[in-house]
Amino acid sequence: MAKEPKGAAERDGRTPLMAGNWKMNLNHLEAIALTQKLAFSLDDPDFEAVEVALLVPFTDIRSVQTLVDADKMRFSYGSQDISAHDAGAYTGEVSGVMLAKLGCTYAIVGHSERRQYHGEDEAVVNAKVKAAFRHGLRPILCVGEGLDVRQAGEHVGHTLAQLDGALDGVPEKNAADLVVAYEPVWAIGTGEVATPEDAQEVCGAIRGRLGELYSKELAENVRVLYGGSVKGDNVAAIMAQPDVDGALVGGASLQADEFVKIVRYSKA
Ligand SMILES: O=C[C@H](O)COP(=O)(O)O
Repeated sequence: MAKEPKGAAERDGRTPLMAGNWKMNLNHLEAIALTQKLAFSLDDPDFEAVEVALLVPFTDIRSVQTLVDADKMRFSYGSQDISAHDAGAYTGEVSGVMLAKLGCTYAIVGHSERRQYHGEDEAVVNAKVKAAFRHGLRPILCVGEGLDVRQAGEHVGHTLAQLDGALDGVPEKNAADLVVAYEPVWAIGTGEVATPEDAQEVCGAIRGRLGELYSKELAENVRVLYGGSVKGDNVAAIMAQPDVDGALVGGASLQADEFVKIVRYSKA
């Protein structure tokens, strides 16, 4: 018998995570304005139902930290990248030591834009995952296939190979704090959202592989997100899938009203 789709409350105890990846948008003053607008728009019941994370440019993190601390805002926040190194002669890089000091909970690792524009391969992604864990940060590990791989029908194998590579040598006690984001590259910023069934197929396979790599218990607790053209009007159908625990949201996270709709997906 087919597995019934579950709502947030029945998601095997995994709190849904809606994470806004602002990418290279918003200076620190604009970041303050958007953070305040979101805080004003969201209420305690929203934060009780869903974890809301802001993944902001490095130059915005201190401003977000100051607001969150001063006004006791209920956002988690973090970076969009992390250096594989902890300190030293690595011009332009930002270490996990620095991010932890800024109160970050999360660091995105292996986003397809880093893989594509900065040549990050599996070894680099693996080193960055380990760097995050060394400093108590939770990596949001991005995996997903390009259009050619999807058209060849190899999307599941490709994505699981990325997962295997990123987690090579990562012990279970760390992997328990992982978040995985399945982002088909062909759906990022294109308006071409994967169908809920497409998202479920790969998110379910990711959870299955986590069970093989670690344990069933770990796999049932790790959150697997979908990312790629998520908007207020398509998020509910994606979230109805049993193995999708949230969304990594790009463009729509820059508009307060749209991101609030995404956070409130269960009330649509
Ligand atoms: O990290 C977020 C993803 O790249 C999705 O971006 P998008 O929502 O603009 O398609």
